[in-house]
Amino acid sequence: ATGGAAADWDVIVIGAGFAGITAARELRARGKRVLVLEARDRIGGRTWTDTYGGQLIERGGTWVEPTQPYLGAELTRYKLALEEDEPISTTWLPTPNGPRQFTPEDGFGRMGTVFERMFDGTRTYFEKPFQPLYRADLLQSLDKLTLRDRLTQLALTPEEELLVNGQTAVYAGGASTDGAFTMFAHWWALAGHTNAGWNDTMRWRIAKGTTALLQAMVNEAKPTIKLSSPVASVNDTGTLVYVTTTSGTRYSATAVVVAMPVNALGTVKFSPSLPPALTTATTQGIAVKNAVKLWIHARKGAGRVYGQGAEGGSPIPMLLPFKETSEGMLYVAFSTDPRLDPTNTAQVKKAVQQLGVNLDVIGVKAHDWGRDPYARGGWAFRKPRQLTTLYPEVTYTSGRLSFASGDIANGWSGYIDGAIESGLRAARQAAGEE
Ligand SMILES: Cc1cc2nc3c(=O)[nH]c(=O)nc-3n(C[C@H](O)[C@H](O)[C@H](O)COP(=O)(O)OP(=O)(O)OC[C@H]3O[C@@H](n4cnc5c(N)ncnc54)[C@H](O)[C@@H]3O)c2cc1C
Repeated sequence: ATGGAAADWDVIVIGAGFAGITAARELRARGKRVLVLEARDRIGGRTWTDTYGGQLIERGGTWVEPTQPYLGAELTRYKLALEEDEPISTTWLPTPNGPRQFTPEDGFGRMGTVFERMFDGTRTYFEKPFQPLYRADLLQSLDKLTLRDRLTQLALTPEEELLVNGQTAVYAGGASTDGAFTMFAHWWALAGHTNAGWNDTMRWRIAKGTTALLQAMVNEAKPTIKLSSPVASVNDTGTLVYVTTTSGTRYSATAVVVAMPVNALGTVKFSPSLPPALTTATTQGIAVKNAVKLWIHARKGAGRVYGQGAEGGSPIPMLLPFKETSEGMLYVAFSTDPRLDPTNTAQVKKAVQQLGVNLDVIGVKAHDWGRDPYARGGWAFRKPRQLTTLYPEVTYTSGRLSFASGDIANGWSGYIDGAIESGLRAARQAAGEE
């Protein structure tokens, strides 16, 4: 479907995150003339390698698992090493009597016992995790459940409930009532249906940062990338597609890969309008609306401590140790509570204290992905019924447009792996191969 005489480009890719950069590389490999239009002044989107306290940090997506197939293939291709997080020395978990210290083995083991019950059956209903609707017959009813519904079904003791509801709430964007049970169950299935597999998804980082992988892809394919070029409209005439930026510059191509976050699709005027599944997806949102990632720099003292809160408790329900700095120690934390002001050091310190952890805070660096105009959300976490009502249509082409995003992967949605998977698929579609 390429080769239109009047087109400036064979393919325009909108968005330079992992999905867009993957699609651009694949299309360059097929000899296409590719233009990438990116709204921000950097590539990477919801991944963003930065520095703090003299260390490389990731403001967005970080952890990768070498068994994630699409990501794993890229690591091999570019010979990029992984670095393992140093071990946690102690965990603080909520109990009915307040936060309590456990050894990591004991704490994560107890949590795992509850998760194993929660996700019992995934081998059947997510038999083929990369074909998420393979057992659509079984998923129809399961996909109606919120994470809260599933916790209720399990009739957990108060102790058991408190071990996991902080995690279910934070992944779902703040409340276990918001997220689909099948979303977490799908991740569990992708991770090999075991607690050990699931824990491994939070262990490894690309040693040189996520940017190193993106840069390797760009260096190989050399697509033309225009930064600070937010797209305002996409007009598919049937023979050509016109893409116009907010500054009024218009480009034409024979095909377009829309590699924006699903939550941000509504900010662009598409004519003809987006297909129904994507209109619903962007209206409802797939990525969680509240997602603040914080980097807390604290003086030495608390050590390599992990802290987890209860649902509805601390506005910072998850704290993990990262690395020592010359002045102290860096911690990573997540908040899905819009009431938290992450720039207010005293508030951050108090929120962490509610987990049982005392940090002598030097400073905080945070990014609010929900309020970021080019993300409008954090990681993907589907709502009830989204899997069974929006898939597979969200992955289909519409005229000369194909859609890539970690929000609509068949496998690891909400992960870098999913973004790469979707970019590969959208490139094949744009090249007319499927
Ligand atoms: C806080 C946080 C933690 C995460 N943790 C992990 C993790 O540990 N491991 C993991 O694998 N994944 C993690 N993820 C998820 C992962 O980061 C995403 O799934 C992945 O980066 C999505 O890539 P993408 O290319 O689909 O979207 P994006 O990276 O969002 O790329 C989309 C691009 O489109 C651009 N854009 C938007 N609007 C326009 C416009 N109008 N015109 C032009 N360009 C536009 C954006 O600026 C952006 O660059 C995390 C995400 C967040 C937010």
